[in-house]
Amino acid sequence: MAWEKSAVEPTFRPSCACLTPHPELAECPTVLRGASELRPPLSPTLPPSSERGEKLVGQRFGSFVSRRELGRGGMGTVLLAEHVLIPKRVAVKVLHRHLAEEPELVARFLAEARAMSLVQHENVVTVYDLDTREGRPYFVMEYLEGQSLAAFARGPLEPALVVELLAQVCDALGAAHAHGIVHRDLKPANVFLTPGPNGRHRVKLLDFGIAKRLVRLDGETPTRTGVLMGTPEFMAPEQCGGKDVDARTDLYAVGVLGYLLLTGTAPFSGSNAAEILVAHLQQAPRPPHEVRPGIPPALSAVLLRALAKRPDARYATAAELRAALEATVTRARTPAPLPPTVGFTARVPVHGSLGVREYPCERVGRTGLFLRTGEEPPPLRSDVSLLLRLPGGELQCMGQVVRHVTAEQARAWNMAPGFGVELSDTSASFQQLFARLLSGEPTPEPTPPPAPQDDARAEPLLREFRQRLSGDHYAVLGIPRDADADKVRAHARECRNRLEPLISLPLSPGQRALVQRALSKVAQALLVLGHLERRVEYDAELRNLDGVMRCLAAGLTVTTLEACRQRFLARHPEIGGHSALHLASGDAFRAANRLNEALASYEAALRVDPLHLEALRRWHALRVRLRSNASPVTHR
Ligand SMILES: Nc1ncnc2c1ncn2[C@@H]1O[C@H](COP(=O)(O)OP(=O)(O)OP(=O)(O)O)[C@@H](O)[C@H]1O
Repeated sequence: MAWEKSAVEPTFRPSCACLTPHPELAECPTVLRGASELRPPLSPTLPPSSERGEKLVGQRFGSFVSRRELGRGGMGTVLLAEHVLIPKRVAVKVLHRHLAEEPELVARFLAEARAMSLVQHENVVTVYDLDTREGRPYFVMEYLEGQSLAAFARGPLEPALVVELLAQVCDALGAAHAHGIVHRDLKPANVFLTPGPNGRHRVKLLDFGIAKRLVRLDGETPTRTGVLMGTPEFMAPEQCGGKDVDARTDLYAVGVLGYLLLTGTAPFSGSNAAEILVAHLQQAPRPPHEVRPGIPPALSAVLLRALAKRPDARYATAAELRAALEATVTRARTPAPLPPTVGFTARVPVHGSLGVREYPCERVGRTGLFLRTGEEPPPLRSDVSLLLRLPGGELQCMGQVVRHVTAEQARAWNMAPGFGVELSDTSASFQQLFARLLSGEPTPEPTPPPAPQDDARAEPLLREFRQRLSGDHYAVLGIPRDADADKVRAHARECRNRLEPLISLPLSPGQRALVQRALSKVAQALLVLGHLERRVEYDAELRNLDGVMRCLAAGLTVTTLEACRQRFLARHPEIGGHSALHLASGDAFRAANRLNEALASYEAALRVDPLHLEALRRWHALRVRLRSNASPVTHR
């Protein structure tokens, strides 16, 4: 299969590829800027041989030491690394040395890390940190065990499996699109498969190296104009023609991916990039079910709509495409008559409080539950304890929240909103008990507790951390929001010293998962709050002005603050430039000696633009003045 071609980035001058004479080149739909004159682009290349032998293994990257090389791409080397203190493995991607001298490629590398860290989703690889080592940027991300879809799919796959994988790809893309990010390079090599629940695959989308944010404050496009980026087999017509891309460009690539996985061939191929690009612009794809009989025609129709030449003829959103894909297998699978679904409820303690909520519930597969609610569900990946109220009696068990279905998704998929839980106990005895109680058969003896039981010695500390983990990094470390760096480090150390001894206790699976999660959250909190630049950006997101002032007092330079501010504003194009107005009205109030109103106006300016140095200075000075006015004068 011809899908492993690396991304090409040809630089085009206008020329026509349809071989028909035109009075106006620009009017031809096949116009490809400079397809005939590909000059060597400023593009990722494999490192020169001198660099290939360099020793990155054994080196320190922040709190991690690299253990072995996982692979090399055009932009960087990916290493498996371990935390020096806690048992945590990560992948570190280091930009190739020869590319670290190209500002444009450095910017693209950083943009990749930022795009991935913005899109926090279970189907997108998680980025933990971004830093520089010896002048070379690197980012630290979740280590994935498994293989890429390119390695996994060596021939056509079964339709049900293809739909299951594409549905997760759609979820990942939907999350990216919700942040205004278009991936633009979806292909099997960028879809990683990790082991998921029940022996299924969990998709993790990788490589946002050429992802594009649709809106930027400064109005600049993040990639150079006149440059086509992507992998020819997967590029939508608008991408081939160098026109504007949007979320639907990625949905076209999902269509290509589905086509390839089902039939074993991409819809369009050719002997060079230009031929393939012209085919995307001009040729109709052969319906997949004609290429390979056995593919449901309904599924074939969904892929053909995703592959429509005009974006507005495709599905409008990733959620819509996902729903359409899933409908094709549900229809094919639906047995007649349907077995009646048994209704029951699940009582779940409300996250971060002492209350309990009862949800209508249904079983999904052997070890999953879906709990219906229109209200905010418990956080993704949080451990929940459940009391299932089944027709035959009650069953106490543990689970982890693995999916949220928002009201919008629920409408698109024609289901109820709510959240999915993966049960922790997958043993045969638990399954039997569940089935018996579900069928209304009472238990002969009192419901046995899940084994092994919670360890009572660990509970007080875990209860405390359960509460802390629902808060921000400051809450996790148990420190005030204006804590100084020494306090941050001391509390992180103390948290670790208290949590680590629990590992040697005979904990229940739920407790063990919680200890691991707490240790990893503590490490994350330290990574962010223990570093001035990262902390100030985090404080800006929290609108924690005391934290921002603390960073300035600790030596954060004005230049760095301004760089952080620009990044903050780029992440929040929606907030506009109202800060100047509030600042001016603060000055006016101050001139009129209406100091409390002046303070409120400065605070309003900082709510919009929390890293605005001048607003911070005026707000801080006025607050100090008002506080000293308010404090009683002491006479000796
Ligand atoms: N988080 C991760 N965990 C495990 N392996 C990873 C991870 N990220 C990347 N890899 C593996 O490392 C190798 C190189 O990845 P990389 O993303 O650099 O490759 P690429 O797709 O060729 O990238 P590029 O777009 O930079 O050319 C691949 O084999 C990839 O599967």
